[in-house]
Amino acid sequence: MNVKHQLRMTVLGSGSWGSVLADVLARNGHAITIYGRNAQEIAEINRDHTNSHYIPNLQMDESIVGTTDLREAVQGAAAIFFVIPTQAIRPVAEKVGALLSETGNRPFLISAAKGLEEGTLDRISQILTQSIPQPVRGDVVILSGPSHAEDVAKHDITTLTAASENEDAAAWVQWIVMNDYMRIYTSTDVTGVELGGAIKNVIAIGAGAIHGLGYGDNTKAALMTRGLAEMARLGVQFGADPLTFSGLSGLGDLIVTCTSTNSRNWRCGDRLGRGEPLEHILATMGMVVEGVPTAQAVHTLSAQMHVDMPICDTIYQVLYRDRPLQESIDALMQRIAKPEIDF
Ligand SMILES: NC(=O)c1ccc[n+]([C@@H]2O[C@H](COP(=O)([O-])OP(=O)(O)OC[C@H]3O[C@@H](n4cnc5c(N)ncnc54)[C@H](O)[C@@H]3O)[C@@H](O)[C@H]2O)c1
Ligand SMILES: O=P(O)(O)OC[C@H](O)CO
Repeated sequence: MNVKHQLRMTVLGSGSWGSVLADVLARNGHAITIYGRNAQEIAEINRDHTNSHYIPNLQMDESIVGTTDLREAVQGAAAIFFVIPTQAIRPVAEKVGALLSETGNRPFLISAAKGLEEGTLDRISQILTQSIPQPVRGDVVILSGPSHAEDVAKHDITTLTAASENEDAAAWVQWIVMNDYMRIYTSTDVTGVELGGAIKNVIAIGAGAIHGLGYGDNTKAALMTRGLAEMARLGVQFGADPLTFSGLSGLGDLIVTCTSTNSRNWRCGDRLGRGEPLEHILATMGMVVEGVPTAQAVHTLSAQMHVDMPICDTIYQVLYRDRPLQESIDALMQRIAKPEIDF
C-alpha cells in the first residue's frame, strides 16, 4: 500500500468502475466518499464493503463511506470523480454545480467516464465546464486508458492517462492515483484522450459482432487497425494530436476493449452477432454500454465534419437503422480501393 497525505475526495457513481476507483484511492491513503443513487447498494458498501451486483470480485477498503446524499458527497471534497454513464453526467454535474455554489469548496473535476453526449455531441470535459460555474470549480482532468474494473479489483498492473489543459492538474491526478499496481501518465491533449476513450467503445461493439458472426483474428485485427485510423481522422479535425491515438487512451483501450469478454461493449456486439435484438441485450446487460449512444453521436459528428468513418457508420446503421450485420460487412468490403494512410 502506498500511504500518502490524506485528502478527502468523492467518487460519483457506485457502479463497477466507480467502486474500483474509490478502492484504489482509499488504499492510497485518501478519505473517500462514494455517492450512489441506489440505497441498497450503498448500504451494502457500508455494511459488507462489497458491491455484489456490479463488481463481485472486489473487496472494498473499509474506510470508504457510501452515501446517497449528493450534498454530503460534495461538501469539502478536494476532488470529485465523475464515474457515471456519459448521458447522466450533465444533470448530475448541474446539481453538483449548484451545491458547490453553497458549500464553497473548489474541487478538481475528474472524469473517468468515456463517451459523447447524444444531441449536443459534447465531450465530458465540455459538459463539466458548461454545467459547473467557473468560480466554484478547479481544473478538469480526464482519466482514461485500458482498465477493466474486474482486473483493477485484482490489482492487475494497469496504466492510465490523466489529461488536462493544466499540466499541474494532470500531474496532481497522477500523484493521487499512482501506486504499485496503477501507473499514470500525463497528457495535455484532452480532446484526443476523450475522443479515443469514447470511440473505442463503438469499435468494440464491432469487434464483438464479428466474433459473434464467426470471423477470426485477421478480421479482428483489421477492424481494430482501421477503427484506430477512423478515431485519429476525426480527432485531428478537432485539433487532437494524432500520436495520442497510439497511446493508452486510444490504441491501449482499443486493445483491451476489443479483445476481452469483460467488455460490456464487446459483449453487446457479440450478442448482436449471434442474432439477439439490441433492446433485449441492453435490457439484460445490467450495466452501461457506452458505445451505443456514442455511435449515434459519432455518426452525426463525422457527418458534420465531413470525416469518412465507414466502420463507425456501419455500426451506427446496425444499431439504429436495423441494417443486417452481414449485409453491412459485405458493403464495407465492397467500398472503393484506397491507400492505407489517407489523412
Ligand atoms: N467498468 C469498467 O471497467 C470501466 C473502466 C473505465 C471506464 N469506465 C467508464 O466509467 C463509466 C461508468 O461505467 P461503469 O462501468 O462504472 O458503469 P456501471 O454500469 O457499472 O455503473 C454505472 C453506475 O452509475 C449509476 N448511475 C447511472 N445514472 C446515474 C445518475 N443519473 N445519477 C447517479 N448515478 C447514476 C448507476 O446506478 C451505477 O451505479 C462509463 O463511462 C464507462 O465507460 C468503465
Ligand atoms: O466494459 P466496457 O466495454 O465499457 O469497457 C470498460 C473500459 O472502458 C475499458 O478500459
